Amino acid sequence: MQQEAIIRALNVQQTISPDEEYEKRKGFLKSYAKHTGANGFVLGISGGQDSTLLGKMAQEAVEELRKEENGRYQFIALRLPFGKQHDEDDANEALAFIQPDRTETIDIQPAVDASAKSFALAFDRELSDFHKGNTKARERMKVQYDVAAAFGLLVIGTDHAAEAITGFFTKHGDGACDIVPLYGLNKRQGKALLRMLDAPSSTYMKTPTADLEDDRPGLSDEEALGLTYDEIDDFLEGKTTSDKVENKLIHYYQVTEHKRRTPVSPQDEWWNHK
Ligand SMILES: Nc1ncnc2c1ncn2[C@@H]1O[C@H](COP(=O)(O)OP(=O)(O)OC[C@H]2O[C@@H]([n+]3cccc(C(=O)O)c3)[C@H](O)[C@@H]2O)[C@@H](O)[C@H]1O
Ligand SMILES: Nc1ncnc2c1ncn2[C@@H]1O[C@H](COP(=O)(O)OP(=O)(O)OP(=O)(O)O)[C@@H](O)[C@H]1O
Ligand SMILES: [Mg+2]
Repeated sequence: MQQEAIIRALNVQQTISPDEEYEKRKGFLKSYAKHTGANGFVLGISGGQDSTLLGKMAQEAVEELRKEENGRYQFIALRLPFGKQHDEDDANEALAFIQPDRTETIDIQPAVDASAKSFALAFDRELSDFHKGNTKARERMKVQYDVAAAFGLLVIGTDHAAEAITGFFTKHGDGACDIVPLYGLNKRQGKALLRMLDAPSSTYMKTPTADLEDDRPGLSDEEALGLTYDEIDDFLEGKTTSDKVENKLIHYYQVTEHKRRTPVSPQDEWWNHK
């Protein structure tokens, strides 16, 4: 029962046609840009699966808009390493596949270090490595909003069902954006879209990582969550999983509800019915 309710709430389809799904979502990007009058999109490209897929979709969307409408649309890809990124080659491979109109790099380390230093000075203790990881995600969000404001763009975000279900994103960090074109897809459906696009296999075979902690570089999402994406995807497709997996996912879903909602107001009741 709870599984069905979660699948419905996250809008997951049991099966998809990769071709149609991709075109539908790209069409949404185009319609929304036209509706808002925005000049296009900005997105951080990490070298991981999700930003490779969304970056490609955004680039194709603006190319089509330029042909159909006028020349003002553009996609700006941002490389946002924290100092030197250990898997920079993957990011370069993603960019070679996407071929963005424009790519710029901003090192987020000075800003993140300055924030951590100010915190330590004020509270006489260090920000934990885990919390500094969330500061990295929020710094990336800030940079994308600076670029969006300067060029009249929309910030696109990579959140999808396999992350939304566990709340595996930083609140107001990578979770903050204007539109979420991949919403409702699970991880293997995202993979299927990249395969359909003939993306280099390394872009979708790469181990998913948030890569936010200094002490555990490249920590895999699956290790951090104690769940595999296959388990998460099976659950989201309505398949039977072990009791342990099901209970864990339902627990994650419930305790992260606040991350999928707008800030809680006195008028909100959803939190009081659990
Ligand atoms: N019940 C509640 N109602 C309203 N607000 C509540 C709350 N409980 C906590 N909060 C607030 O939420 C904050 C905690 O949320 P948050 O700051 O997000 O922090 P949190 O959920 O603890 O950590 C974020 C997780 O997402 C992972 N992540 C982040 C970014 C990218 C990726 C990736 O896959 O690429 C993964 C990261 O590795 C970590 O495991 C609290 O500090 C508090 O301010
Ligand atoms: N080093 C980085 N440079 C630029 N953008 C980044 C970087 N790290 C994270 N991001 C942004 O944060 C988003 C969330 O990261 P997340 O790890 O969920 O996605 P991903 O790296 O694209 O794919 P995967 O989940 O398979 O690793 C990315 O899609 C990207 O837009
Ligand atoms: Mg990643």
